[in-house]
This record gives sequence, C-alpha cells and structure tokens, in this order.
Amino acid sequence: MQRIQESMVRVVGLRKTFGRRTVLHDVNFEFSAGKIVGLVGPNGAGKTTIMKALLGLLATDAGNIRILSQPVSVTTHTVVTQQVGALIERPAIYPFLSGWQHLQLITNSVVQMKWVVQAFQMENYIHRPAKRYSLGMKQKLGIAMALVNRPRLVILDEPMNGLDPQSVKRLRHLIVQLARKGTTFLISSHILSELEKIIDTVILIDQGQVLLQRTMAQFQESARQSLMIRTMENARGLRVLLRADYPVVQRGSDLIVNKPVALTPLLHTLLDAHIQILKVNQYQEDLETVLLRLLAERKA
Ligand SMILES: Nc1ncnc2c1ncn2[C@@H]1O[C@H](COP(=O)(O)OP(=O)(O)OP(=O)(O)O)[C@@H](O)[C@H]1O
Repeated sequence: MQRIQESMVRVVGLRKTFGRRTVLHDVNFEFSAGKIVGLVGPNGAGKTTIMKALLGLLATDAGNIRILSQPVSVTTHTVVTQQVGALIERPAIYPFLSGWQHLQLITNSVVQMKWVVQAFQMENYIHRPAKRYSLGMKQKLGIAMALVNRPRLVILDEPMNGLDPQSVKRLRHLIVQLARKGTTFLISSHILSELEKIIDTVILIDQGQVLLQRTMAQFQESARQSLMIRTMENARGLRVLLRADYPVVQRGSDLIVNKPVALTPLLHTLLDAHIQILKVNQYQEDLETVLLRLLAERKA
C-alpha cells in the first residue's frame, strides 16, 4: 500500500508588494514532510521574502500559506510557534547572554541543549557571553536555536554563511540525519555545490516567481552529459565513430560526445577497429551549471 505523504508546506498565489514594487508574483509551491528542499535563485529573487511570509513575519498582498494544513499569516501563526524552527538573515543574539542561556530561552530540555551543543562542537564557548562570539560562532548558535526544540519544519536562510568547512560538513550531516527521522528542511543557499549534496528537491526563484520545482532525480535526468575519449589515433577514431552514427566532435586531443550514449558499445566500436583507448571521462552538469543554463535560457 502506498503511504500518503503529509503536506508540510503549501503556498498558493502568494503576492507581495513593497510600495509600488511587486517582489513576489503569484508564487505557488508545495512539498511534503521529511524532505530537504533547496530554495535557490539570484540575489533579490525573493527567497528571504518567501521565508519571512512562511513564518508569518510579513504581511502579504494575496495568497494562501499552509504549514501542516494550518493557515499562516501575520495574525495566525500558532503552527509556526509550535512546529517551526528558523534562522532568517542574522541570528537575533543578546550580547550579555551566553549561548547556553539563548538555548534556555527556547527549551527546558537539558538533553536537547546538550545534543545540539555537541552536534556543533560548541562546548568550549557555550557558557561565554555571546558578545565575545565570532561571526561563525554566532551563526552556529543561530542554527542550534532553530534546531534545539526538534521542530517538524526548519527554515534556514543561508545557513552556511560564515561557517568553516568542518562546520559546514557537520551541519550537512546533522540535516540529513534529522531529515531521515522526519524533520523537513527548507534551505536557501548560494553555495549550490553544498546544497546539491543534501537536497531532495529544488525550487528555483527568479524575479519573484517560481521558475521550476524539481526533484534532484529529475534534475539529474535534465543535466547534460558528455563523454571525453582520448585514443592513440583520434583522427581515425573520429571517422570510425561518425560512421557508426555517434554524435562526436574532435576538441584538441580529445573526442567529445555531447549526448548520453551507452559506453560499452561505443568502446567496442573503437576496439573492433583496433584503435587503442588512452583515457575515458564521463561528465555530468552539476546543479549550478544546470540552474545557470536555465536562467540564461529564460533571459534569452
Ligand atoms: N523591506 C523591504 N522594502 C523594500 N523592498 C524590499 C524589502 N525587503 C526586500 N525587498 C526587495 O524585495 C526583493 C526580494 O528580496 P529578498 O531579500 O527576498 O531576495 P533574496 O532572494 O533573499 O536575495 P539574496 O539572495 O540577495 O538574499 C528585492 O528586490 C529587495 O530589494
């Protein structure tokens, strides 16, 4: 029997204007519980505005937001306070309180506080006043505050900002672990190479509109693939492959096939013609390349 997936976030017809400027035009998207969703797009696309609206922090002009089927607006946000943890822009840090005291503002559970402190390796400074924290330490505390209550939905705006590579890795690991246990994440980031390692779904925003929503599996299908082959006799290799109808071109000392093809028969075609193969590489466009291509195609 197929399990019906619970809708975590549903946004319908969201519109937001600042003065005469419309910054969100008819934004629609939906995702289910347990997913890690990447919200990506150029500077000023509207990602933070969407996140603030999801948290009921921003009055919108039109549209409907539901989290776990409950409505969210500036006047209705019970579900947000009970089920959502978030870090938007910079963490709100009180300079004279320690990191530990910040966590105590959110939960009474010492077990959960210890868990999050350990997860981010904040033991050495968690009892120091936060005014003595570096940018990265404050960022980690902000993320810890979003997670410490074990909310069902976590919204993180550029969480990797200011984090060192080990902390980025630790954060990635923690997000994946929590998602496996059912936590849903909506994460915006410009570091697409990092995002790509963990997300299940991408929502691409451009100029206040959802340009596309795709699963990573769908993305991988649309990513262009190419094959690079180097042989002892490229000129003859090119002729042999063209004769066998492969879409091949010669570039420098390599033969390039810019379409997905089955590798074994192609290599057999060369070997049967007694052409020695020196090197074979398969490439696939990464998330960043595909998204930049899609944005460029839209502008063309
Ligand atoms: N309070 C505000 N008053 C006027 N305009 C605003 C306000 N907040 C955001 N905007 C405008 O709304 C648009 C979307 O901004 P938003 O911060 O949502 O973009 P973003 O996708 O998060 O960008 P970035 O990647 O740079 O963080 C921008 O053009 C921005 O100038």
